[in-house]
Amino acid sequence: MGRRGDGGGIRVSDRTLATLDGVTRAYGGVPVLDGVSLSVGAGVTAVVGPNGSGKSTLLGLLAGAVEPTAGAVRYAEGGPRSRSERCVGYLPQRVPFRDGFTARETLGFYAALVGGDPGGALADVGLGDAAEKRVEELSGGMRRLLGIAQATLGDPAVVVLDEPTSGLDPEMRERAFRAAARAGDDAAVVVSSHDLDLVDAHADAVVVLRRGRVAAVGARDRLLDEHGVDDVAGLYRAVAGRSDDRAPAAAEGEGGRSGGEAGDPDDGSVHVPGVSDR
Ligand SMILES: Nc1ncnc2c1ncn2[C@@H]1O[C@H](COP(=O)(O)OP(=O)(O)OP(=O)(O)O)[C@@H](O)[C@H]1O
Repeated sequence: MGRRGDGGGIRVSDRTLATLDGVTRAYGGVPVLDGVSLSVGAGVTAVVGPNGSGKSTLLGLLAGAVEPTAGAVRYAEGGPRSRSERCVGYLPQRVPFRDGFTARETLGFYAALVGGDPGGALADVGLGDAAEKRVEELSGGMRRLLGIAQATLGDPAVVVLDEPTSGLDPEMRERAFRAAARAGDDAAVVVSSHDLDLVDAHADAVVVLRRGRVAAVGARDRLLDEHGVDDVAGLYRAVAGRSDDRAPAAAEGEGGRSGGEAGDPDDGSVHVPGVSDR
């Protein structure tokens, strides 16, 4: 894992399944994601960062739900609109499941569109016993797990889960991340989360966003080594938790790169851009 891609992009796995190439997304002319280039491969890639740093925007772009203002999103085997097979599964922050249908019927509806086995998908997230419950009878946590089952149905190459653990108790959180990790056996699973302990336990790669830019990206273990920290919480504090507004790259000028980077790009390492302000 962890090799610098062509043209300055960043690869966090050898099997690249989706790439953001110089992606900017602006609202009202103000960029909320600014010139982001990275690629994701099989395994779990966690996207972390403060509130408003652009995590949901990044995930929406990867899922094809948000259009880039500039740059491009690419998939290994065509985009979600360019082939009949499902390329991307997506759990948005709010899932509008329709009341009146059971969990199995709900997934059956999605399976008719994208294929897959509703019973198997429910079992994978630990909802096998709740298959005949109507969605309005499910707890918030169970609905979230149903959302994960929906996103992984049809074996998409890229699974995008926006805060799958939000509102869940500790056991459900663990279950949600375990389901994500299982899906990551052969798909690129991209998960945004504020649960740094679970990210630490389950993520193969980490993207730290700060103010719409990538503050750090790469294989988890490598990033911890490079920053001399023990866990993802330490990494977060090191690159996203700065209280001052003068970050290294800003001091060097826009687009500048700071110290604390990965080693020589030619040795297969991941380049870790410096933190930059907007
Ligand atoms: N549709 C929109 N219109 C205008 N501004 C938006 C829109 N979507 C997001 N933003 C702004 O973009 C910025 C990034 O939002 P985003 O939801 O991507 O952040 P986030 O890191 O996921 O935040 P959180 O951790 O709170 O969920 C925020 O300032 C937000 O207000």
